[in-house]
Amino acid sequence: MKLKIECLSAGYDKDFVIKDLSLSVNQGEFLSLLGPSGCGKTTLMKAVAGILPAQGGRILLDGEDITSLPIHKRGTVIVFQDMRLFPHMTVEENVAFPLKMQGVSRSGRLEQARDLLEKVQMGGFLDRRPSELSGGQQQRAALARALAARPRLLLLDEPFSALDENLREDMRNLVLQLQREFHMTVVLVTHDREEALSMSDRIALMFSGRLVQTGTPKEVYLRPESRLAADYFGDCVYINGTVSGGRFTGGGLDCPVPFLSQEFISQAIPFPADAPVPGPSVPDGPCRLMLRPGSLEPDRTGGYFLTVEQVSFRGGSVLVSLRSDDGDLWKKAFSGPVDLAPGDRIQASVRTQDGVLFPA
Ligand SMILES: Nc1ncnc2c1ncn2[C@@H]1O[C@H](COP(=O)(O)OP(=O)(O)OP(=O)(O)O)[C@@H](O)[C@H]1O
Repeated sequence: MKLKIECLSAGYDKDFVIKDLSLSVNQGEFLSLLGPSGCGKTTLMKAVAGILPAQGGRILLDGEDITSLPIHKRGTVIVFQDMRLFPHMTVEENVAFPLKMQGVSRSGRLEQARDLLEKVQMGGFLDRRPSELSGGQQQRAALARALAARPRLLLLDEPFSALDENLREDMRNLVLQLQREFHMTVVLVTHDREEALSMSDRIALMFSGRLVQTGTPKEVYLRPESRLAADYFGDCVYINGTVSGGRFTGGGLDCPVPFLSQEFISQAIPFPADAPVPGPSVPDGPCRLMLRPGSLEPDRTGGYFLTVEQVSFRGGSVLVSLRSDDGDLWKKAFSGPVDLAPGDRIQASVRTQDGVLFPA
C-alpha cells in the first residue's frame, strides 16, 4: 500500500504543527520518521490515521484520497507507546476484537488471534488480562491486535520506548519479520537514531514540523544535506579549511573536494542547485569538511597524528576521544579491548573521500 502525503497541514486549535508537508512511502517499505521531541512526528501520524483532522493538503493510500475518511475506514492502524489493550478482555479476546468488527466468525477469529499471538510469542498468555502482563508482553499483544486488523498501513509511534534494551531488540526483530511476512507498509516514529538507522529502508528526518531530509539510512547519515541533519547523528567532526582550485586544505588534510552538501551548494555556488559538479566549478574560499568517525582509521603510515584525551569503556566497545595536532576532536568507538590511555599518540589515515563539504 503506497502512502502519499501532499502538502499536509495539521495542528491543534489554530496553531499548525506541520505545514505543507509532503512525503511518500512505497508499498512494503519501512520508513522511520525521526526527529527530536516535539518536532511533530506524532501529530503527523495522528493526521494520517485520522485522529487529528488535516487542516490542508491530502493523504492518499494507493491513490485513494483518505483525507476526510473516518478513522475506521482508512485501513491504517496506529500503535502508540502507551498501547491501550481493553482491560476487561483477555489477551485472546483483545486480538480477536478487530476481526469481530470485520464480521469474522467466532471460531475463525479465535483461530487467527491464536496464530498471531503465537507469532509474537504470546501463545502461552491467551487467557490473561492486560493487567496480568508485563509491559513488553502488553506491547507484543498490542502488536498482534494491530496486525489482526490487517492494516493497509501500520503506524508505530515509539512502540519500543518503554522497553528495556534486550526486549527492544527482540521487538524490533519481530516487527521487521512480521513486516516482511505480511508485506506491510510501515511508518515508525522514533527519536532513537540507531533504531531508525538499523531498521529502515528509508528515514525521513523531521525538525520543527518540516522534513529536512529523506533518504536511505546511509544517505542520511553519510551524505547529510544540512548541518541540522549532520548534527542530529551527533558524532561528526567539522574541519575548518579552504577550497582552492578544486582541493580542500585544512586541519592537516589536503584532498580533492568531496561530496557537496545541499547547504554548500545553495550558499556557495551561484548556479542551479541540481548541478553539484565537484572540481574547478566549486568556488575558492573558506569552508568546513564534515567527517564521520568511520573515516578515521589507525594506520602507522597514515601521517595524521592524534593524541588520546579520554578512554571510556562501553561494554562491547570503547569510546576514545582523540585530538588531532590541528586541534580537531574525534570520538571514535573501537570494538573489543583497546590498549590506549590518555596522552598516547596514534597515527591514522583519514578517508577524505567520505567527507561532505559545508559552508564556513
Ligand atoms: N493535544 C495537544 N494540544 C496542543 N498542542 C499539542 C498537543 N499534542 C502535541 N502538541 C504540541 O505539538 C507539538 C508537536 O508534538 P508531537 O507530539 O507531534 O511531537 P513529537 O515529535 O511526536 O514529540 P515526542 O517525540 O516527544 O513524542 C509540540 O509542541 C506539542 O507540545
